[in-house]
This record gives sequence, C-alpha cells and structure tokens, in this order.
Amino acid sequence: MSSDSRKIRVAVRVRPFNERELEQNPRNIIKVLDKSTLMFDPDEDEDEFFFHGVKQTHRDITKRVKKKLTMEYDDVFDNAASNVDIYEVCMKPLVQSVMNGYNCSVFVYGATGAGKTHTMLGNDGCPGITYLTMKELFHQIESLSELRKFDIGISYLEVYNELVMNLLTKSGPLKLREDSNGVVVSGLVLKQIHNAGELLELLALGNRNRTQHPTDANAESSRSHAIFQVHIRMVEKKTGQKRTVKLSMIDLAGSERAASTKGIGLRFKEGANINKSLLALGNCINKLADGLKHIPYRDSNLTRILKDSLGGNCQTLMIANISPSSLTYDDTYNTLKYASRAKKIRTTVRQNIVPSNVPKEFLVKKVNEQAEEIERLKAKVADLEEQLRRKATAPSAAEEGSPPALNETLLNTWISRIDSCYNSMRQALQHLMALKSKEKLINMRVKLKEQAENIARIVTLDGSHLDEDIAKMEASIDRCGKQVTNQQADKSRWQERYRQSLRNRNALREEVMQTELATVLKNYLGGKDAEIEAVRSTLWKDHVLQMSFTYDQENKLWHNIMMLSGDIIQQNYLLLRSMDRLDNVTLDKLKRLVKLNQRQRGVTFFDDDCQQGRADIDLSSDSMDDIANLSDCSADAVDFLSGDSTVALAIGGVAGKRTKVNDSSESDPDTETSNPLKQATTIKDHAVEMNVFKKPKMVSRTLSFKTTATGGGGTVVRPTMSSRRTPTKLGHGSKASAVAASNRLKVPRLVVSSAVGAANRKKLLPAGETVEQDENRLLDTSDESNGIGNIANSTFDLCTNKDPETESLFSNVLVESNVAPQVLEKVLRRASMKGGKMTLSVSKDSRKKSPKRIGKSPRSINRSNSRTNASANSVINRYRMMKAKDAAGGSSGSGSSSTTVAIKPITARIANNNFENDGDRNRHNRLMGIMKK
Ligand SMILES: Nc1ncnc2c1ncn2[C@@H]1O[C@H](COP(=O)(O)OP(=O)(O)OP(=O)(O)O)[C@@H](O)[C@H]1O
Repeated sequence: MSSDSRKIRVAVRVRPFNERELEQNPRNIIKVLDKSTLMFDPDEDEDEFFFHGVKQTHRDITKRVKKKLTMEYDDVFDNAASNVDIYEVCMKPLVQSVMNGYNCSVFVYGATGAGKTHTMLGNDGCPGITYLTMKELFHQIESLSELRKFDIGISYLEVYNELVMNLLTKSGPLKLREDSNGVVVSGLVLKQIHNAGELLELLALGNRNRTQHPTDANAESSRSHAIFQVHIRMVEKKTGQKRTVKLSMIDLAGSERAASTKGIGLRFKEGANINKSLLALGNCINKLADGLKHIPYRDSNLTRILKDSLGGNCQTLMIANISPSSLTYDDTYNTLKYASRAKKIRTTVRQNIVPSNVPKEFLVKKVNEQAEEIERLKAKVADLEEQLRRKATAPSAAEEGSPPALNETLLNTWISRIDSCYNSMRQALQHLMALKSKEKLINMRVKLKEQAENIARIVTLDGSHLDEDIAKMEASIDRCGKQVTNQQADKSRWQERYRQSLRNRNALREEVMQTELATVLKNYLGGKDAEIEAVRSTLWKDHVLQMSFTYDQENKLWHNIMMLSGDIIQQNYLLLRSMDRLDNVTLDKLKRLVKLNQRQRGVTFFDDDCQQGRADIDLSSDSMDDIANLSDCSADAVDFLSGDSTVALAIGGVAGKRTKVNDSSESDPDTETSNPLKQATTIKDHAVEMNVFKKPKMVSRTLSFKTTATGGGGTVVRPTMSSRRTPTKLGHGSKASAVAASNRLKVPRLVVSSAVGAANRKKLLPAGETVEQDENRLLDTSDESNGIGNIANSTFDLCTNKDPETESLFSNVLVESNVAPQVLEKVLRRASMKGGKMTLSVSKDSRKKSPKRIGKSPRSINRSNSRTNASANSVINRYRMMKAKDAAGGSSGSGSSSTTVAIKPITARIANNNFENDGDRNRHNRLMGIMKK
C-alpha cells in the first residue's frame, strides 16, 4: 500500500454582490486575474482626474493605500462561477480518488454570508456540490457494480457550541474518541442510501435540524459547523479485496469577527464558540503549514473531527468563500490569508485497502497456482538444460566414442529432478504433519478443558464467581476451537500439495523406469523414499511424545485431584456420620463412589483380566477415556500418519503389544509408505526406542508409626513414611512373592479396647510384671510390627487445631482399628466436645495417665512430598474400606457386639502381618496392586 504526500488543494470562490451590499454601493475588493490568481484590494477603476491639465494619481490623500495583493491558489472562481463549475473542476477528481480507495475531504471556509452553504448545498434550482458529488458517486457505483459490491452509509453531524449532534436522528450530544482509524464519533449509526435522491431527502432533513439563526450579515446564517460524511465499503467481486473510504464534506460556520454579526447574549456565546473552534482550526492550519510535529487538534471538537482532513490520510480540498464587498474587507482578507496558509499543508494519502479482508482462499489459490507454476517451470528448465547438454555433448561423444559422458550428464539431470521432487514432498509432509499434530493436541486439550469445566460446575468455593470461571473456561475452549478452524484451510492446502507431490513422484518414477539409467536411479529413488520415511517417523515420534507429555501432566493433576477429593469426602463422611446428618441420598452416592472405585481397579491394574478388558475397548473412538487410557498409542497419535486415513492401534499387554483394529485408509498413492502394517512396525520400533509403551512402574509405600516412651510415662507416636519402587512383574501365582510383598506393607493400626481394662489385663501378665511394664513391652513390640502399639485405656491428646494433618491421620488410623462404627461415633462426639484440643477417652475406667500425644510426628510427613502423603492416606483408606466391609459382614454373621471390641494377642497379629485372615491379605494385596488375582 503506497502512500503519497500531497498539498491541500485550495480554491477560492468569490460570490456576487448581494442586494444588501449593492444598496450600500461598496467597493469591489477582489479582482480575479485568472483561474488561479486574484488580487485583493486592487486599485479602483475610477474616472481619471486631471488637475491643471495633469493626471492625478491620488485624488484623495486621506484614502487608504490599496494592498493590491496578488494571491495564487489552486483554483479561483469569480462571481460568475456556478456550483457545477466548482464541482467539475474540484470535486470530480475527488470522486475518482474516492473510488480508488482514498479518503477525501472538502471543507468550505469563510465569513458569514460568504456563500459557504450555497456552495455546499445550493438551492432547488442550483444544487450544491454535495448533491452533485453524490450523483457522480452513484453513477460511478452503477458503472462498477458488476465488478464491485458497494455499501454506502451517510452521517450528518453538526458541532454547535462544542457539542457534536446527529442531524439525522434526534439524540443527545455524541462523544468523540480516537482509534487506529482516526477520530470516531461514538454511537453514530450510519444511514444507508441507495441513490442520490435518497441523499437529497436526508440532506433536507439534516438542514431542517441544523442550528440556524439570522444575523446581521446573513438572514439564514448557519451557527454551527455541519459535517456530512459518506462511508463507502467496496468489495472487489473477483478478488475479494476490500476498501473502506470516507468522503467528508464540511460546511463551517462563519469565520467572521463577533462584532460583524452584532450578536449579544446567546448569539454572542455562539459566536464565541464558533470563533474558538475556528481559532483552533487556524492554529492547526498554521502549525501544519509550518511543518510542526505537535498540532493542537484537541483544542476543539471541530479540529478533532477535521484532524484526518487536515493532517491525516486524506486528500483535502478547501474552498474559501469570500464576498467581493469592501464591507467585509477584514473578513475577506483573513479568509484569504488562511487559505494561503492552508496551501502549504501537506497530507499523506494512501489507499485504504484492507489486506486482512482479502479472502484467504483467494490468497491460498494464488500461492498454490504460483507454487505449481514454479514447479512446472523448474522442470521445464531442467528439461531444457538437459536437452542442451545432450546436443552439446552428442557430436563430441560421437567423435571420441565416449558415451559415458552423456550418461553422467543425464544422471545429474535426473538426480536434480528427483531431489527437487522429493524436497517438495518432504516440505508438504512436514507442514501437513505439524498441522495435524497441532490439531490433535488442541482437540485433546479441549476435551480436558471441558472436563475441568464440568468439575468446576460441581465444585466451587464461591458461587458468585462460578459464572465468571465458567465463562473464562468456555472462552478458552472457544479460542482452541477457533485455532482449529483457522488452520483448516492451511491443512487442506498442504494436504493437496502433499498428494500432488506424491503424484509427481509416481510419475517421475515411471519416467525413470523408461530410461537407460533405470537401474541406478531405482536405487537412488529407494534412498529418497527412505529419507521421507525417516522424516515421517521423526515427526510422528515428536507428536507422540507431545501427546504423552500432555496426558502425563493431566494424569498427575487428576491424581492429585482424586486424592484430595477422597480425603475431603472421607472426612466429611465421618463428620456427617458423627453428627447423625448422613442422609440416605449422600450415603447412596458414597456407596456408588466406592463401587465405581472398585470397578476401576479392574482397568487400572495390569493383570490378565485387565488385558482382556483393554482389548474390548473401542479404540477407534477418540473419547476422553480412550485418550486417557491409550494416550501413548491412541488413534489420535497415529491417525495423521496416512493423511485422511484412520489407523487405530491397540495395546495388547504390558510390553506394548499392538494390534491393528481398524484401517479405513483410502488408497494413498504411496502404497509403500501408507501401508499400515509397515507403519505399525515403525510405531513398534519407536515404542521401543522411546519407551512410551512401557508399563509405568508401580510404587508401594511403607508407612509405619513408631511409638516411643517419653519421660513421665507419656508416649509419642511418630509416623514415618518411605517410598520404594516395587517391581510390578511378579511371578504368576507365586505365593512367596505375594507374601514378601505383603510383608513390606505395614498398615498403621491403633489398637483400642474398652473391654479389656488394666485390672483384667494384669491377670494375663507373666508373674512379677506390672501393668506399666506390660504396656511398655507391648508398645515396644508393636513399634516393630504394628507400628503403633496398644494404647488402650488411656486418654490421648490426639491433635490440636494447629495440626489438621494429625487429625486426618488419626481418623484413618482409628477406623482401621477394630472399633465398630458406633464406638467411633461416640469417640468423635466426645472428642469434638473438647473444642480446640481433641481429647479421646476410650475406656470408661480409664486411668489418668500422662497423655500420649500424636501430634509432632506429621512434620516428618511434611518433609516428604505431599503426593507421598496423599498416597499413604489412600492406602489407609483402601484398607479401611475393606475392613469396614468385612466388619459389616462379620458382625451380621457372628452377631457379635459392636460396642465392645476384643483384641487378639498382638503377637498373633504380628505373625499374621496385621491381617485377620488370608482373604484380607489377598484383598489388601490386590488393592495395593502388588499381586495378581
Ligand atoms: N455564488 C453565489 N451565487 C448566488 N448567490 C449566492 C452565492 N453565494 C451565496 N449566495 C447567497 O448569499 C446568501 C448567503 O449565503 P450562504 O448562506 O451560503 O452564506 P454562508 O457563508 O453559508 O453564511 P453562514 O456562515 O452565515 O451560514 C444566500 O442567500 C445565498 O443564496
């Protein structure tokens, strides 16, 4: 888009004397010398005066000396010129500029009654330049209607007392604001017109609304600046190229001095405002003429509106209207001076072609055409070169009898042709795969975002922000959608180019096979094919890695969410239950949750049954679940390998065995490279190379509570935790390994008994041992095995408000003990009654022993990472659920009391590794994922 610096075009129009002036017999102060020159204040044509026979030059010595200023403008029109003349000379070229996409602007300047409105609007018998211009504009539009589509909207504003008003609709004052397109009137609605006739109606309407008051100088004086603007939008039908242009026609209020209108009161205020805006206009004109950088456009609304016309991207015409009468000597002189200054102003004009509006398809088509043309020309050049060489070498070869020289040249030609063909193929493939990969990733992200949105609808801390949050998420999803849509055109373009390159390659191959160099070139072609395959594989690898990474991040996030949710659910469940607020609906939901969790185990763990389950999954679906389960080799990951074809692969086991389950691939001309089996092999190789199909290693964590006696008989229970990678491949049915694995698990247990009191226990003690000794012994033993020890019949400070983690741990530990739910309820009720410091008294006849604190130790957990802690809680919870289930079944079966829990001898439990029976252990091990069913 080129720009052009042009001066403002300035025309001066001299009106005829009006009746009022003629009555006063004034002097003519304007003498039009030619089409571009006039003389201001010329000598009077007076009768020659002789004194004593001598011609006198100065008849009246008191008379002012004439200025006799010769002034030059672009155009000067004398009093005989009509509006049509003005239009033909000044406006017609502007209409042409408008049609070429340039902004144009014309403003009439002059004192009141100088003929500005007459020039602009004219009257019934003599239409003004506005009507004439619009008529020509519509004429041009009609003649170009086959090539372009036009939209025309007009606005008619006035600036009165510094307020901007719409003359076409009744509304309040409008505000001006500036944007990249210049000064814009806020809230201005354009009126559409379809012919010059409609324009006349609107102009009449606008003029009726315009502020006019009679002044001494003009009976119909316009007291405001009127701005008529035509906005034209043109769209080239063939190319889609868009141009938006604006033609502004401004009828300024009179530039006279206030005194000449003899205004008082409101008229004086009008005059002051008119003068203020015209003064600002004068300042701007002066500064622009001097080439200054800072132009005070903001000094008035008028100059703000005229900013574009004076110093912006606009071709501007100024028509200075003057009266020839000596009655307006000063005003005319001022007008002419302004006009002269304005002549020096330069504006920079450029065509308003909107490049972004050129349809993409058009550009894409053009680029494709050019690319094809380049390819064709390249091939032609190569062909011609080859012919030339052949001609050049043929005679000499015949002379010398050395045909190999010919072969070598030919070979080089063929090689350069093959290289060029494969280069374009590689380029297309790279673009295509990058675009497809991007699309797959975006689609995957959209699904993840949708999931997050669903969760946000359920879980929200503050309902008032929900809408805002959802709106943000939806906006983000929309953005992703737009990204995908935007690149569709690109994708199909590269797809077409890729297909074209494949066709070219096949054609070239056939051609090669006809030549005498077929054997050599066949090998060369094979090498090139291998190169393309390597590129394809690398791109595929990058894509899979990216997909894996994204999914892995999401997986981690979900893991954390689930752990936190589980923890919160469990705590709320216990709290509700302790408060007797657990209703059936919530309970049902919890049960469903537990069941869901149990069902998921079958999919999550890598045992034989699960493998079967995996094979049943519909791998062609790209649902979220499938992405989640098969992220490493999902259909998404490999779909793009064969263009539009869909090749879905399934994992067939831990080692990453894959099975082709669906191949709807259309015939790719490149049968060799599009062969899905070959691709599968490639994928497999990559899987091994990248390790992406390898089963993630399971991690088991050992949790133990160390109980140590403190001074004064107190006992501190410190939970410690360690993580260890556990080999997931266990020997099938290997009992020894299962036991070994279960042995590694030390489940925290808090052994509580309200039935076995100190007195009773004393009877069980070996002779000579006190209760205290017995307890210490038990504690010590349990430290080794159970991890917590028997701390029954005691009052414990479980935790304080400051240590919620201990509270959480305690509830888990407590549930794991054999305390029946009813007992637990009582315990929690009691505990909560103590307020900030939770104190648990299990036994009715509890002795006031030093409290055994469970509170300091969680710091050691804090030192571990939070994920480890969450996992530990999860382990405990799983175990708790299992026990709760068993307890429910057991109690109904045996009918044992739920309030009193008898504990087994600790030593027996040590031997049994804390499990009540083998079923428990097996179930536990299954839950922990360390043993096959
Ligand atoms: N070139 C002209 N030929 C014939 N009559 C004219 C010409 N110019 C102006 N007049 C007449 O002079 C009178 C005043 O003209 P006009 O209203 O256009 O002045 P104006 O500059 O717009 O004044 P104001 O600033 O007060 O609105 C009108 O009656 C108009 O018809």
